[in-house]
Amino acid sequence: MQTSIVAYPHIGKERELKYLLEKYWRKEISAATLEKEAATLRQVHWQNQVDGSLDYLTINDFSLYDTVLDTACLFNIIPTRYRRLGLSALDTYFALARGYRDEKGTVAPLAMKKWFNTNYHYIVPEFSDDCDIKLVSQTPLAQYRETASYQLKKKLLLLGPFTLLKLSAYNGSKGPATYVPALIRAYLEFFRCCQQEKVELLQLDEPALTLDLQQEDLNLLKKLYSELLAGKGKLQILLQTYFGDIRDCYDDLIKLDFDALGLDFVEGEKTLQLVSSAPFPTDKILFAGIVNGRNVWRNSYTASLNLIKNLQLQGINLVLQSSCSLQHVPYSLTGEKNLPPALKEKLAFGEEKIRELLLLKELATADPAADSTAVTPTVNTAKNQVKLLPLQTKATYEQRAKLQQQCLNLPLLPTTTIGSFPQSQAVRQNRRRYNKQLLKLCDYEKFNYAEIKKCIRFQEEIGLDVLVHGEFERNDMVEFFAQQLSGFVVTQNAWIQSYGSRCVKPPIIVDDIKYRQPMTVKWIKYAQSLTTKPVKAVLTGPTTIVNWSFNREDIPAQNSILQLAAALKNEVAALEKSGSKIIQIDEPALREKLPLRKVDQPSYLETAVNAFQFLHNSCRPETMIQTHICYSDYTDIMPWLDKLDADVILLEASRTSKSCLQNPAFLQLNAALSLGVYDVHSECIPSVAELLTAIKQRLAVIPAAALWVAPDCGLKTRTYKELAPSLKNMVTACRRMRQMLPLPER
Ligand code: MET
Ligand SMILES: [Zn+2]
Repeated sequence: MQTSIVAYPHIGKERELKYLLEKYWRKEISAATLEKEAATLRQVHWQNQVDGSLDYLTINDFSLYDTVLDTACLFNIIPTRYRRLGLSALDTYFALARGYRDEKGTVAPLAMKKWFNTNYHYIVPEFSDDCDIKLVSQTPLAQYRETASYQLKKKLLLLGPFTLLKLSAYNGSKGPATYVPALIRAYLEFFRCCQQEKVELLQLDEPALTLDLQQEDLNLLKKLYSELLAGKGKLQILLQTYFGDIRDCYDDLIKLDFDALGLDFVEGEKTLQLVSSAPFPTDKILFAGIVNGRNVWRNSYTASLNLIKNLQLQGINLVLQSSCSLQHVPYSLTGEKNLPPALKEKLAFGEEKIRELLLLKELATADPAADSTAVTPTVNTAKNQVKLLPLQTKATYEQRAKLQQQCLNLPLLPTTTIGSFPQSQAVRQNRRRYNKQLLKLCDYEKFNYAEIKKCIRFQEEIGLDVLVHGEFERNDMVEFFAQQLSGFVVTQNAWIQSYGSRCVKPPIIVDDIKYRQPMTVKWIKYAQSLTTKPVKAVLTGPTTIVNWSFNREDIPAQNSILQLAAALKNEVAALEKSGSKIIQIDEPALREKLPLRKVDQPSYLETAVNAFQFLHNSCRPETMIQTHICYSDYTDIMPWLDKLDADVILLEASRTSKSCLQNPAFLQLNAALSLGVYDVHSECIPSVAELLTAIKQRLAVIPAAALWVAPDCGLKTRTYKELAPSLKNMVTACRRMRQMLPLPER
């Protein structure tokens, strides 16, 4: 029996890669330095795998931005507009990922999407008519060579063709099928190079096989792999799946000529059943994912050992593995100095998970009489209090809209923002100094109050209709709330990559969630005291807080969502009591953890909607409830967005949901709506003309009485210098539009 991981995280234990990339992008280091330092980081990661006594070393899991993009570049899937810039291969790569505006031209980045139901974002490759698919790089093999001195078994990782085709965009006149022959040729060429390089095992990652597959998908899968496997020669191939079971294709796959198959026993509800009902071929190796790669709790050894025994009894040749790449968990518990020891004992981050694999191997191969209880971790013993959420009936949207208009008296096409304002160095330093106890509470707050005042004056000058306080007290929209509710712990260093150089630090849910005291009220109350315009209170919603935290394993995440809704109800009540007339409950992560299989989706969505409605229903009908969702493909959950029954839904519309404008479902939404009029992640300042066009486009699908005008998302990554002209232009465009519209009957 051996051990392996699907992939090792590449951002670095101290986020080394993040800092390197950002230095390169700021032109502070050369390409050569970047490449050299990246190679050093790879060596560190390999050495950690050696030190962890894994039997396999994984190669080419490293990426300077994203491995899906790496695969697209490997096979020359690069749209002409990027080639035309005439940049180096490295800079073309970054132009695809981040866009480019410099002396050689201007080009927007490729789309970015959530990687299955994780909070990692991949770059969406774009196939176009003139795309000439062929193997054009030797990077994976060069990395293979970098491991020459390591003595353990080696596997080289590459994204498989099925998942590549499923996750890409097709912008020309041709669909995926057209590209299959060329793609097969390119992969076969890669196989040939692998053989030349004496690659021991090629791991083809095919997570898309855990999705619901239709007959045409199965046909595509069979076509790809019957041809690829026929041409593999002596190359050994591991087909690796994760994020669920492969119930739709398991029977087909075990008949194919793979040398090994990687299956997920953690999230794959039916994996064990599949393996037992159609016996796993004894001439293949099973890479069994039994250590959870997506959560931070220690493995339950008793259950794992039973599973291992079960598989061994079937005569299966086993490699024990993580259930997916370790990039979804933090590096190591050694970075956590403040966690209570009793909790630390129950946790396992990346390095600890590698040790767990070794331990499981030792226990599974040890004398069966040996006592294994000594290492059985205590399971989480938190209670599981779920408050059932009673749904009171509330006034209808139309009735509420009337009441709200009477109290708010807003103009047609009201303008607003999504909540956060620039998090300048000074704002971040203020928080940091306070956290390090270098600053007294009163001084910390004084700074924030001053910042709020500046922000309110700024918004008044610009002429926005609904103002916000700016969120200066929040380091992060989830951690801020987690720190103040009970049931969470926040970590010091548990970073995971979100996209490119960006990382997030999810809190850990360790117990039942309870409300302690008001979290946002004093800031919002102060902001409102400075202006006669309405200031909306902005909160993070229950589903988003849970989805952007590490969840308990002893209760379903849905129970935590309901607990949070019950807790946040107190905050909403406190806000109403202190005079808030508009409350925005952000749910940007609502779509993220949508189960991958259709059968599992309604139950998840019902909980998310139920939790939101519960908060909503606890408010008076005069209180306007807004919500904000962004950077996810919400067009297919539109009926559920409607069920939120929010008064105003503010959606991002520039990066992931351009198609929104063509979606007739909007006309049926029983809520006022904003489809972000400009991209907040771009440095470009939108002109009045551009913004006017954007507003007109929206008016073509949304009635004027129901349209709000706002940017795509929060403004925390921008500077006031950029914001002033952007928001001013937005208000100007909106005012011009108002003049062109017939007066509403009100
Ligand atoms: C990722 S959604 C962000 C919403 C939050 N209110 C902000 O403005 O930053
Ligand atoms: Zn957002």
